Amino acid sequence: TQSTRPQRLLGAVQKNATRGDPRSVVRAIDHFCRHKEWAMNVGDEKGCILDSVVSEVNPAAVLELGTYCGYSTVRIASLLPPHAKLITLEFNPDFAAIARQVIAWAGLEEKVQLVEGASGDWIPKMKEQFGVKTFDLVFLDHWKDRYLPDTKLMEECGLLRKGSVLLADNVICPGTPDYLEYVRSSPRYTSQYFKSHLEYTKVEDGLEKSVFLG
Ligand SMILES: CCCNc1ncnc2c1ncn2[C@@H]1O[C@H](/C=C/CNC(=O)c2cc(-c3ccc(F)cc3)cc(O)c2O)[C@@H](O)[C@H]1O
Ligand SMILES: [Mg+2]
Repeated sequence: TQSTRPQRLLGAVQKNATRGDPRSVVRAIDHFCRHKEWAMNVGDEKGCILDSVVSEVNPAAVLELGTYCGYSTVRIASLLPPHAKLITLEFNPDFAAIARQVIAWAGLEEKVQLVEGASGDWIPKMKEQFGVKTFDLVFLDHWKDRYLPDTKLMEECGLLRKGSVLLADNVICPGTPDYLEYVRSSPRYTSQYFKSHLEYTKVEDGLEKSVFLG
């Protein structure tokens, strides 16, 4: 039977990356996506911006919405301080299965909790299920029309505190117009746009960093 693109991406990791070396996993995926098959990872250019925000926030508790193959999961987790935790939500079981293997190849299982399910179902259960108080950093990279409803849900569930940082991928391409309007006009956020390019292309895209003011 035919393999899927995520399966071929995992194969490239297992062939070209060194077990336990997160940077080699990131490099292997970027090489595969640039030279073999495009895939919707945040990529190396926007990935550097992601890295700088993670390092600046130095978060103890991170939430990622939309794991896909685990590329940004590995980038973020590789920069976390000891005892910090990254919870990543993925509702497609096939993608979740691939992501688990990519995260394991990077040797980051201890820092990552991959939860298989939909953000709308799991965000309200974060406190009771995982003992989370609030998130220091949230990386939004799932369905673009879900960024705004899930942000409002995180507010309602008390998962954001004064200073929590939301970092959203694809605010230009494919675009998240309602989310962008919200975080840029709401008095409860200070927002900043980081201009970049759509992963592995010359098309404009960018990340929006929004700090919750409480
Ligand atoms: C119930 C749905 C909302 N809740 C959800 N909860 C948990 N996981 C969810 C999820 N939504 C989607 N997901 C998962 O996130 C991932 C979805 C990501 C969607 N991303 C994009 O569409 C995307 C698309 C592009 C793109 C850009 C240009 C282009 F020509 C083609 C594609 C680039 C990107 O960087 C992207 O992130 C999948 O793994 C999906 O299974
Ligand atoms: Mg994306």
